[in-house]
Amino acid sequence: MGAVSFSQMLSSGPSPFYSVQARPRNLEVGRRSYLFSVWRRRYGCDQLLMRRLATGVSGRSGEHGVVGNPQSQDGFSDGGVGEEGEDKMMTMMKKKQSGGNGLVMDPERDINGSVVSYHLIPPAQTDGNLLVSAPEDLRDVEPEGAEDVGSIEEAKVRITYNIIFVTAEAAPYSKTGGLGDVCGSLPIALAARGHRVMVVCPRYLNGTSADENYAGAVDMKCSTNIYCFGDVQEVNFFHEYRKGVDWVFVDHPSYQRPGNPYGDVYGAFGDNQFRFTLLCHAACEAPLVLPLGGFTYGENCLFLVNDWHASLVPVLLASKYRPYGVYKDSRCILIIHNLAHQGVEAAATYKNLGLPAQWYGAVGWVFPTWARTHALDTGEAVNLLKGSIVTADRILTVSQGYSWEITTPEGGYGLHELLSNRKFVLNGITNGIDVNEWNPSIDEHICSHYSSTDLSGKVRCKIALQKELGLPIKPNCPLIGFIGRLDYQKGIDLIRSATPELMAEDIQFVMLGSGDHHFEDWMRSVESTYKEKFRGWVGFNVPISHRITAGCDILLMPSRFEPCGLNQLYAMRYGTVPIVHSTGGLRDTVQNFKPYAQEGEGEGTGWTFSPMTKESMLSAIRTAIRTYREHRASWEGLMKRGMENDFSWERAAVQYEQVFQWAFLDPPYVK
Ligand SMILES: Nc1ncnc2c1ncn2[C@@H]1O[C@H](COP(=O)(O)OP(=O)(O)O[C@H]2O[C@H](CO)[C@@H](O)[C@H](O)[C@H]2O)[C@@H](O)[C@H]1O
Repeated sequence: MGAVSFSQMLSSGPSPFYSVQARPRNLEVGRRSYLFSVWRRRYGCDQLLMRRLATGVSGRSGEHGVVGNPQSQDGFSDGGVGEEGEDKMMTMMKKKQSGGNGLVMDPERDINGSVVSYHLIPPAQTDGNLLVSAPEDLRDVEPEGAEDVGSIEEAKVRITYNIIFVTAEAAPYSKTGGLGDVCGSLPIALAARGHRVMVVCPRYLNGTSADENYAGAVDMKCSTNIYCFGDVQEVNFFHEYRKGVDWVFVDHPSYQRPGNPYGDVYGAFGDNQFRFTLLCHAACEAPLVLPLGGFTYGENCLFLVNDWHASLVPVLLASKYRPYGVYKDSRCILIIHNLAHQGVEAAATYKNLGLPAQWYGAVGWVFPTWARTHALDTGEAVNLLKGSIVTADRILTVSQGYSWEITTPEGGYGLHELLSNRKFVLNGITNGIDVNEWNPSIDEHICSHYSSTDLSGKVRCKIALQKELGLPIKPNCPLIGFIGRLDYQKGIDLIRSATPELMAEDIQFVMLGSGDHHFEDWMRSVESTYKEKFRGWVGFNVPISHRITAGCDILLMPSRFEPCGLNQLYAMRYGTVPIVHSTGGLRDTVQNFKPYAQEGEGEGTGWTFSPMTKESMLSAIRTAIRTYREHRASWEGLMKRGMENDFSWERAAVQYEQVFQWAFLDPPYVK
């Protein structure tokens, strides 16, 4: 099935105006057919009907639903339903629902008069958090498909959203760092809380076993034409429904090549602007054209766009869709995981982005004089992240500390003034972690399991790691680890400058990372110099990252800046004490050790050092080593406090919901 894309309509249709009327009719039929099937199959069976209502299924996607898992995998194949059928259905539903508690169904019609949704009108009062109590007769209904519905009495009706994540990577399908982790976990946490969630990312095929990650995704046979870079590009969509989330993969030849999502051994791909422009266009079409589980997400949705790769989305919404009446009630939140990467290219590439000419100002960017390369360089460029900062409804970063840092000249990478101007809609929410994947009591990658109440398995993990790395087996020697991209952000240069002093200590040190070739070569050379003490593992290897996290005593993170940081969270969960530079999310999540607090019991979960100098880092490491050797009880306290922290996505998801509500309280920022 070749769906009609919005771009296609604009380019082929005689009218420059786009309205709901112009939407592909087959989608409306799909919705109606779906609604009618629900009624026909389930009406008369109170439990099932109520369950359907409680799961928030409505014909018009994008409306606020009620808590539960709204995704249906039922394959409804009936034909369409006429107006008469709809009205009958509504009357009967009203009859069923309206007694006593005042719950009624309110139909919403599109401009053709077709019923596109039924609103529940709850009788209850809303409180400040926009939560309403479930009507009595919904309370004993278990939401269909919900993984954890809690006790019957606790069931709540909560406002839910149709959420579209747009991202360059999402684990386990694709991951080069923390962005993949977050976009692989947060959608699942939000879906578990009743939201309808779609993640749109590229379908990367690089000819390795990683291609198997997409084995469960089926071709939706729903190609869409995208107009950009002076041509028409056909993209396809693949889909997998997993853990309550619609994982949608954009398929295009430019995502099929050796290497990682951004580059290969020769460096970053030269056409990344093209590849992620395609992603953004495709992501804007996906909610309109993909009948997932029988019906589309629709246009009243909430886009969560991650980093520069997805930053064109709010600009497209404002410039290409809203002027024609589409996505008028949608909202878009930009999530900044790393401000250092902004998607900057020459100004001449603007014409390739598929934006109207008069919107240049949204993404146009001028480098300050000092950053220009020669006297004739005007400094003009297009900056996709900047485009998102000035058009998104709200902006989020992945920790509170970082949300402040990016408004300063030191942390703003040239965008601090723009970000300061929007600080009223700028918030920080600390990332969570996947507490099932990262759980030392069940982790499939480690040889011995342990927990905060029984730490005995940790030393076995340490011995196993020493064996695996070919280091001398020394259970009492402090083993320090580093995991991460080898680049300037992560402070590798600080480790490099401190290596001679570090190697003079009675310690072992293991580094896992890939990135800058100079640092990779440096790791290899240190390993050959300090064979008894140092191991450098060049590459990207998830199982070994688990074993290092479990087997080490200390994790070192001297990041120059760190929007949140996940490895220190994983480390704490594994009883591995973090030593971090006091910046961004590292400062927010690691509490500096105070040995005499709590009447001598001690307080804190690690060490935070500042300023970012070799001396200050070495001093923190030496203090940690002394504590490890000479104060075992204090060390155990540090481990246990870290392990008992709540880093779950559940906690973060609740905070995200608050920001979603704020986004919908305000009108769209760019109408
Ligand atoms: N060689 C290797 N082998 C195996 N696994 C490896 C690896 N190198 C890195 N990883 C893994 O990649 C992830 C890195 O996450 P981080 O949050 O620490 O940094 P990153 O800078 O990529 O993320 C950005 O986005 C995240 C998410 O918001 C922010 O936390 C962070 O501050 C920001 O810089 C971790 O899961 C880590 O284990």
